[in-house]
Amino acid sequence: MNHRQVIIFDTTLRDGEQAPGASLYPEEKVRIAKQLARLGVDVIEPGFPAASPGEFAAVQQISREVEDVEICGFARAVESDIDAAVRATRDAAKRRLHLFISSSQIHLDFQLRKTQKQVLQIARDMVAYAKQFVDVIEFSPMDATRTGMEFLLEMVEAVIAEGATIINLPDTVGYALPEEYGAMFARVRKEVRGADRILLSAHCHNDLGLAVANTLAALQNGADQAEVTVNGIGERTGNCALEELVMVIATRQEALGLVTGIRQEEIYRTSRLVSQLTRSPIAYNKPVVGRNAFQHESGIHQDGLLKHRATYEIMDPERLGVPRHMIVLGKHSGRHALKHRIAQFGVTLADEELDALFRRFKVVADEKKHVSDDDLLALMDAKGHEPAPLALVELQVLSGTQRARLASVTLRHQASGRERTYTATGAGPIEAVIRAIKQAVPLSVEFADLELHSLGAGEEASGEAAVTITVDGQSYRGVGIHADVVLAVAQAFLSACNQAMAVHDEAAEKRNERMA
Ligand SMILES: CC(=O)SCCNC(=O)CCNC(=O)[C@H](O)C(C)(C)COP(=O)(O)OP(=O)(O)OC[C@H]1O[C@@H](n2cnc3c(N)ncnc32)[C@H](O)[C@@H]1OP(=O)(O)O
Ligand SMILES: CC(C)C(=O)C(=O)O
Repeated sequence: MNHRQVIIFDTTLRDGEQAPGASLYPEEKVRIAKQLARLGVDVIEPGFPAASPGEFAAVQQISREVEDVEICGFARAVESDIDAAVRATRDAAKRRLHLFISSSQIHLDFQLRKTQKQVLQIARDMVAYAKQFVDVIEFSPMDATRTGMEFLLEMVEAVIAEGATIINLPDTVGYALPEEYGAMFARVRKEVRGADRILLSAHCHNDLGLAVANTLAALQNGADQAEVTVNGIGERTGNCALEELVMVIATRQEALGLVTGIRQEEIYRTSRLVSQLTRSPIAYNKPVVGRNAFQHESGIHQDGLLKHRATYEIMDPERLGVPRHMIVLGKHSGRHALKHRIAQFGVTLADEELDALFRRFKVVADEKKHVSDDDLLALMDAKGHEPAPLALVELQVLSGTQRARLASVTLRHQASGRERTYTATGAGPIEAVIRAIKQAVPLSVEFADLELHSLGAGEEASGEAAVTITVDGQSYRGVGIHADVVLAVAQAFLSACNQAMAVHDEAAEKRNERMA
C-alpha cells in the first residue's frame, strides 16, 4: 500500500501556549522549538508576533536558530499583525504566514460586529496584502465548523483566488462530530474552484474529547496537514495531541494508509520538556505519555506481559523513549509479577517460599495502595533474606536563598553494620542529597529521571517520588512517599541504588561460584 505522508504542523508554542497558565519566556520557547525540530515536525508556529515584544523576539530568534523546519508567522487579518509576522519570520530558511478571521454568524454578529460581505472583503484584501511578502499563505476561517456551508465555500474560494495556498478549517470550539468534520473537507475539496491546487489542514479543539478523532476524519477525507500540540495543551481543554495522533497513525498505519515523519524516540522527551516548561502536569491516564500508559497493576495482565509483551501492549514504550517500569505491585498483582520483581533484586525463591511471601505481600497490599520496593525488601528481610545494602538513618538539609544547599545523609551499611555520614552540596536540596548518597554506592550510577506527584490535596498532601537510575545500561526504579518531598526523593533514590547493588552483588557471587 502506498502511504500518504501527513504534514505535522505544531502549534504548541502558539495555540498550546494559550492554555491558562502555560505562558513561556522567549528562551523557553527556543528550547522547545529546538526539541520540536529534533522530534521531526514539519512546521512550527512559534507564537503570535503582534501579541507582545517578547512574542516577537521569540518568533524572531526561532526563525534564526531553528533549521530544517518551516516557520509559520500567525496574524489576524489586520495589516499591522501581518507586518509583525513578516518581520519576525524574515530570517527563517523556509516560512509561511497564517492569517485568520472568523466566518461563523455568531462570531460575525457578536465579536467582529461585521456583515458577511465586510468580512469577505477583509479576508480578500489581507490575503492579497500578505501575498506581496510571502508566497506560502495559510488562511483559517475561524469557527469553520459552526459556519453555514455556503458562506464557508464562498470565503475559501475567494481567498484561494487571492493567493492562499493552504486552507485550514478550524473546529475552534470543539463542536464537530467526526463524520461532519470529514464531510466538510470532502466538500471543500470537491466544490471549491482552485481547491485541487492547495493543501487542506485540520485544526481541532478537544472540548468534547473528539480532537484526535476529528483530525483523523479530516485526514481520511483529503486533509494534507494536521495542526497539533504536544500533550494536547491549548486554549480551554486543548488541541489535538501530537503524540496521540502520531501513534494512532503509526499503530494503525495499514488501516489508515498514512505515515508521519515524527521520530518516535523523541516523543517522551518532548512531552516531558513541554510539561515542565509550561507547568502543565500530564494526567496519569493520558494516552502514550501518561504515567500509567505502560504500567500494569493486575495479576492477569502482569502474567500475560511477562510471557509476551504484546498480550497487553499495542505500542513499544522503549521506542517512544519511555523509561521501562511496567509492573506496579498492589493488591491486584499475582505470583508471576512478584517473582519477576524480586528477581530484579537478584532473589530467587523456591515455590513454597514464594507462596509464603505472596501471602504476606497480599496482607500489606490490602493495607497500602501500592507496595513499594522498600516494602517488598522489608517483607523479604522478615523472612531472612539479604537486607538492602544501605539503610537511611538520618537526613538533614540546609536550604535557602543565600548559598548552595547542603545535605548530610547518615546511612547504615548493612554488611558491616556500620553507620557513616556523607555530606554534599548542590544547586538544590535534591541534587545535594543525591550527591551525598552516591558517595556510599560503589557503582557508577546515572540519575535518569525523577517524577514527583502530590498524593492528596491541600497542605497535608504527601509527595510521591519515583526515581529512575541507570547502572551499566540497566534501569532501576525506586519509589518513596513522604510529606517531605526531599526525603521522598532520597528514599526513592536509595531504593533504586539498593536494587542495583543487589543485582551486582548477585552477579559477582555467581561469577565467584563459577571460578571456585
Ligand atoms: C482561536 C484562536 O486561538 S485565535 C488567537 C487567540 N490568541 C490571542 O488572542 C493571543 C494574543 N492576543 C493578544 O495579545 C491581543 O488580543 C492582541 C494584541 C492580538 C489584540 O489586542 P487588542 O488590540 O487590545 O484587542 P482585543 O484582544 O481586546 O480585541 C480583539 C480585537 O481584534 C478583532 N479581531 C479578532 N479576531 C480578528 C481577526 N482574525 N482579524 C481581524 N480582527 C480580529 C476583534 O473584533 C477586536 O476588535 P475591536 O477592538 O474592534 O472590537
Ligand atoms: C485561528 C485558528 C487556527 C485557531 O487557532 C482556532 O480556530 O482554534
